[in-house]
Amino acid sequence: MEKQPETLLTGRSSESANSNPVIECRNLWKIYGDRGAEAMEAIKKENIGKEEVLERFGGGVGVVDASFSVGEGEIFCIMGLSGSGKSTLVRHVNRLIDPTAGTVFIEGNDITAMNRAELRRTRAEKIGMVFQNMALLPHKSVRQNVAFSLELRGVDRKERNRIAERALEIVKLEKWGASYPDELSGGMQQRVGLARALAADPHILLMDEPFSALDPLIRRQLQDQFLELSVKMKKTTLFITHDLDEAIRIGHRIAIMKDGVLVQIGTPEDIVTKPADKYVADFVAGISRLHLVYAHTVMWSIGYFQKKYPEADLNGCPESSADEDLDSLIDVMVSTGAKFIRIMESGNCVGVVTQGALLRGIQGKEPDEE
Ligand SMILES: Nc1ncnc2c1ncn2[C@@H]1O[C@H](COP(=O)(O)OP(=O)(O)OP(=O)(O)O)[C@@H](O)[C@H]1O
Repeated sequence: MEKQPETLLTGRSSESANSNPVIECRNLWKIYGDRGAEAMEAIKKENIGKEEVLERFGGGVGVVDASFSVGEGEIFCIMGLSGSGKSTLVRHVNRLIDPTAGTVFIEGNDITAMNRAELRRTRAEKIGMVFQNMALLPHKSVRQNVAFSLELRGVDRKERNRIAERALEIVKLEKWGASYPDELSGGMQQRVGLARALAADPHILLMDEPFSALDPLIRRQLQDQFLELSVKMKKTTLFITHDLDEAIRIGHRIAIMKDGVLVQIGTPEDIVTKPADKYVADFVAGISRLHLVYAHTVMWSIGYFQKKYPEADLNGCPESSADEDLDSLIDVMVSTGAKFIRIMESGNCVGVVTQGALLRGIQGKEPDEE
């Protein structure tokens, strides 16, 4: 396991390049306060830490050298505890704040270099936002709330009502268009907020803790509904949450943030099976692996299996594919009573999941420890 970052410069975070990213942040830094640029210089020259930045320059460090990219249709979660810098990071993506250093590209265009008109157009046409407590306009109906951004853009009434109705259908609130926000529950209001963002048909959704204020059951329902519509609509989504379960449920990839640093970026399976440091390992310790870890992670290669068990006869053993999760592999073993499952790829056996490897996979241990 890697050592925890000790200084701001050793805390760099990065990932392998994503071809044609829709959102890309490169070496982004945010140091709050009037002397951010000076503090930046000192960090680069002297490699000073957070406390010294605050002491000498009076500014808090919000984001430290963050680099990541989000591909088309991807749901990218940024997960971290309160104060880790999630909101600061996401606010750079639509340039609600300017970075102290670094760049943000939206579909290849540098948003930090745009003039006001370009920025306004990019925000209106490309980016939709959903926050924790969506402030709906209380004196407008649900339909008028959803159509509001279109009204501001001068879309005529008939057309904007048609688009608003469609957006309400997507979030399953088509019967509530004529109601007023205070007649709706908190979960429904959040769905109106989502419909409002979708009405402008943005390529990108920025979602900052959209479901955090809701009861667990409603929250789960909204997560499922969001996943369903995300598959249909293929929006590129940056999703901020402080809840690891939510990140795992929603995210194609997750970035774990701590003290302004992206300490690990990976798929939910990567994060759970290969935590980058003790901080991430402690975070994921209680997470069930049953639906997160797949046969390719726990299986033995066929060569290793044959060396270890030269006498074993695999004929008649059940078959699975490498992307079956542990839960399905348990079902296969229990229903067939087999000791081994052959993992097949294009008609060939590429590996074997043994009972021991399966149990160790559930425990989070390496398969070849047997
Ligand atoms: N406007 C500001 N001026 C000075 N420091 C700020 C400002 N906004 C945030 N910070 C500091 O930046 C750091 C990151 O805060 P940020 O709000 O981005 O974290 P967060 O992970 O979104 O937290 P939360 O989940 O509580 O919203 C914190 O130390 C915070 O105090």
